[in-house]
Amino acid sequence: MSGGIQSEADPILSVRGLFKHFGGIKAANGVELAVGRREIAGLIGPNGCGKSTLFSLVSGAVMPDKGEIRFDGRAVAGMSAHRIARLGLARTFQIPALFDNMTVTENLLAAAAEGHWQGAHERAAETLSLLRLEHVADNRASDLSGGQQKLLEFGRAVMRQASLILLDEVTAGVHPNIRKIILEAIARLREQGVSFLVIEHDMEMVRNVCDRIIVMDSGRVVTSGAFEDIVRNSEVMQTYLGRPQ
Ligand SMILES: Nc1ncnc2c1ncn2[C@@H]1O[C@H](COP(=O)(O)OP(=O)(O)OP(=O)(O)O)[C@@H](O)[C@H]1O
Repeated sequence: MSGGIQSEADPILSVRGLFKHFGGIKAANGVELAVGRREIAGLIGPNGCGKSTLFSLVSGAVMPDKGEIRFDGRAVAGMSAHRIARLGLARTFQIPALFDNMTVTENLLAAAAEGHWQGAHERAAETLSLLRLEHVADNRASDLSGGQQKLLEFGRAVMRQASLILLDEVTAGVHPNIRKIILEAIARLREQGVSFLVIEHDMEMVRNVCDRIIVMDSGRVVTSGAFEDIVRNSEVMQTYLGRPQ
């Protein structure tokens, strides 16, 4: 996989000199990164290093203090989350953000209604099949298992017809069967042209799925490269990945 080369040539996402302070906390302290088209990039680093903040900045949920964010060739820093989503960027949350009282299908349709409604019913059926959620299509979201809720959260991102999906620990704590469904769906979507930036603490998942790993610490990207190269770098492993798996 030539993700690194692609990301240099024509990235779907590029971030330069991105800063965001919360009081005295430098959550983004000069972030620089790029994600290539059809690339699956893993974002790793210790708790509190700024991974989720980066997602919030890129998706428009939080305004940067300074810096450049280019998504699919457009400068999006400072744009509203709604506008960025309509340009084709979707994000999932660690805790699924679902409509509890709506059914699984209705949750998927609601995601389409926020942006790309065309063919929504067909796409909902495809998404149910992709994520093996057909048998719970008419169940309320609140009645799903935690893993199924993660699948549905992912499905809502798929329904937005995104060209880049930011996944925040989408496989954390889920049953291995559900993890497999998610990994297969990521691979299938990539074949269809979707790029991914994935926050992940599970190194097995990172190794199996990601073309390239981006390592953050203290609000900055400290290195990036192939999984094997990152793992071989014992300093990175100890300093940045030293948390229990
Ligand atoms: N809205 C906020 N207000 C104040 N501080 C914040 C806010 N959001 C994040 N922070 C702080 O910014 C730093 C980075 O947090 P962030 O959640 O981005 O880290 P993370 O790498 O995603 O952590 P984790 O792996 O635990 O999810 C932390 O010190 C956090 O407490």
